[in-house]
Amino acid sequence: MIIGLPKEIKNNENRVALTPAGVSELVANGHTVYVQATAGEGSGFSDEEYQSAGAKILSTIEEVYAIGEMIVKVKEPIESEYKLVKENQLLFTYFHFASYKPLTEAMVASKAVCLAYETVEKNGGLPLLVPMSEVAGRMAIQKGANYLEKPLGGRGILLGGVAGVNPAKVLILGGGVVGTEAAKMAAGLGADVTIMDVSLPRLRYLSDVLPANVKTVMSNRYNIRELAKQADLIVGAVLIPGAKAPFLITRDMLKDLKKGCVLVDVAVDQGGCIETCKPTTHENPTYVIDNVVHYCVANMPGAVPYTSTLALTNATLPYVIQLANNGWKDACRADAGLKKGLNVVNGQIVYKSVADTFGMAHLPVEEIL
Ligand SMILES: NC(=O)C1=CN([C@@H]2O[C@H](COP(=O)(O)OP(=O)(O)OC[C@H]3O[C@@H](n4cnc5c(N)ncnc54)[C@H](O)[C@@H]3O)[C@@H](O)[C@H]2O)C=CC1
Ligand SMILES: CC(=O)C(=O)O
Ligand SMILES: [Mg+2]
Repeated sequence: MIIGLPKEIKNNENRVALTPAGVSELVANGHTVYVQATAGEGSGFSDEEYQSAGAKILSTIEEVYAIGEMIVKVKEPIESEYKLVKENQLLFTYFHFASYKPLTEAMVASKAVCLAYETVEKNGGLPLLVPMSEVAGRMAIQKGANYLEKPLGGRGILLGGVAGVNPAKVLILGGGVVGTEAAKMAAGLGADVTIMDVSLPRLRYLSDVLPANVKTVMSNRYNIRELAKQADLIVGAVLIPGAKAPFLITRDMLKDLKKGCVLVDVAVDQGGCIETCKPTTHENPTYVIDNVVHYCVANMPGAVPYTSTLALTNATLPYVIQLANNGWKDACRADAGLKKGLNVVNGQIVYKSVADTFGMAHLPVEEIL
C-alpha cells in the first residue's frame, strides 16, 4: 500500500503520526511510505532519519494527499485540508466528529474512509485514545497549577500549600484515563483532590488504587454543584465515546465558583463538559468569564511531542500495519474493535452517536462490510 504522512498543521501541533522506526516496519512489510518534508521535525525526527528508514520525502502536503492510499495523521483534517481528501482514500487519525459539524459534512462529501483513533476499541477500552489521555491528564494539573498563579489570572494558590496552610482543592469530573492521571499528579503535589464518576465500580477501583488525599464521589448534578463551589481547580475529563460530552458545569454555575478558579476542560475535543468552554490553542490557551479562567486546548499533547509522538505511535503502529497489509475492509472484518473506528465511509456516517449528534442519516457499519 502507498502510505502518506503529512505534516500536522493545527496550531502548535508538533506530533507526527509515524516515527522512523514505524516507517521501517511498514517498508519491511512491503509498503511505500511518503513523508512530507519536515513532518517529524517538531518531534525530533529529521527527513534524513525517515529516508534512512526507507521513506521517500515529498515537499508539499498536496503531493502527500495526492499519492497516499492511506493517510496516517494525528489531528483531524483542518479546513485547508478538506479539499485534499479523496474518494476511497483511507484516513487514520483523530477526528472527534461530534464536536464539529463542518468536519463531519466535509468528510461525508469527500467520500473518503475515516477511521477514527478515538473510537477504536479493545477489551472494552479505547487503546488509541489512552496514550494521549495519559499525557493530557498529567498536563491538566501542570497547566492548572500554572494558571492558578495570580499573574496568569488565577487565585494565587499553590496546589500543595505549605506547612500551616491548606492545599488547593482540585475537582476532577470523570474518572477514566484523563481523570485518573490528573488525580495522581494532583495528589502527588499534595492537593486535596476529589474525583467524580457515574460508574460505581470505577469509583471503587479508584478508591482502592489512589492515595488517601483523593476522595471519590458519585457524579450527579447536586454533588457537582456543591463541590464546584469549593474548588480552586476543576478538570473536565468525561467521555461518552463518539458523542458530544454532557455539560456538567453550566453557565449559571460560574457565578458560584471562587474568583480566580481555573477550569481545564480536557474533554473540549468532544465539545467540552463545561458549557462556557470553547476550543483554544497553545498560542492563546485561556480566556476569563466571570473571573473564572478557562483553559480549553483541544490538542494538549501536541505541546510535548517528544513524549506524545512515541506514546501515540506505540499504540497506533500495529493497527497501521494491519490496515496496510490487509486493506481497511478485511482488517475491520477481522478485528471488531478496529471496525468500531469506522465513523464515515464513502459518504455515509456509520457511527451512530456521530449521526445522532447532528441529526444526520446513519448507515449500520455491517451494511458496508
Ligand atoms: N484536549 C486534549 O488534548 C485531549 C482530550 N482528550 C479527551 O479527554 C476526554 C476523556 O478521555 P478519557 O479519560 O480517555 O476517557 P475515558 O473513557 O477513559 O473516561 C471517561 C470517564 O467519564 C465518565 N463519565 C461519563 N459521563 C460522566 C458524568 N456525567 N460524570 C462523571 N463522569 C462521567 C465515564 O464513566 C468514564 O470513566 C475525551 O473527550 C478525550 O477525547 C484526550 C486526550 C487529549
Ligand atoms: C486525543 C486528542 O485529541 C489529542 O491527542 O489531541
Ligand atoms: Mg484533542
